[in-house]
Amino acid sequence: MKKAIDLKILDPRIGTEFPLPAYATPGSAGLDLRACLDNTLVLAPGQTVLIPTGLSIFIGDANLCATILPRSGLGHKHGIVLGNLVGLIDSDYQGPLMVSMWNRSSDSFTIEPGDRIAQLVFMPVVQAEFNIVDSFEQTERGEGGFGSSGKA
Ligand SMILES: O=c1ccn([C@H]2C[C@H](O)[C@@H](COP(=O)(O)OP(=O)(O)OP(=O)(O)O)O2)c(=O)[nH]1
Ligand SMILES: [Mg+2]
Repeated sequence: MKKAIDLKILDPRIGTEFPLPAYATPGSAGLDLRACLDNTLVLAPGQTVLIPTGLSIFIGDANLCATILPRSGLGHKHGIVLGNLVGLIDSDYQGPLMVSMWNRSSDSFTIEPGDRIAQLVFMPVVQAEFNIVDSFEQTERGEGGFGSSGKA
């Protein structure tokens, strides 16, 4: 599904020096976000830093959100993940998109201005309207969880 989303360029390097977020292939789910830094940043082991992406979006549709997810290569090979594990962008948020970068490895990691640090994925949202009840319709699982079905 395609959907037009308003995007504000906050840092003039976006769209000039650094490409605008774009889907790398026709089947891509994520748009890479870039570090809009003024200088090289060295993330020490264990350190967490909030990095601007140089843009803001306004989704404007309560049935939609965006998530900020780690890039698998950075996470798996270098231990560079998100300080909040997953970023959730509300449909009414209009501020700058920020990425919390966490170096969970035991080595320093260098981020250069313009580096692709995370990815933005749009997703559908269902807002619940709670129906207060005393009991639920019975299911096979019932209240079983947390390994109730065994291991193998
Ligand atoms: O990685 C992130 C996560 C969130 N946000 C922005 C968009 C989101 O809509 C807003 C609030 O995020 P969230 O609700 O997760 O944070 P909170 O700690 O509950 O803050 P608030 O009290 O503002 O809701 O911050 C980002 O820019 N990057
Ligand atoms: Mg919140």
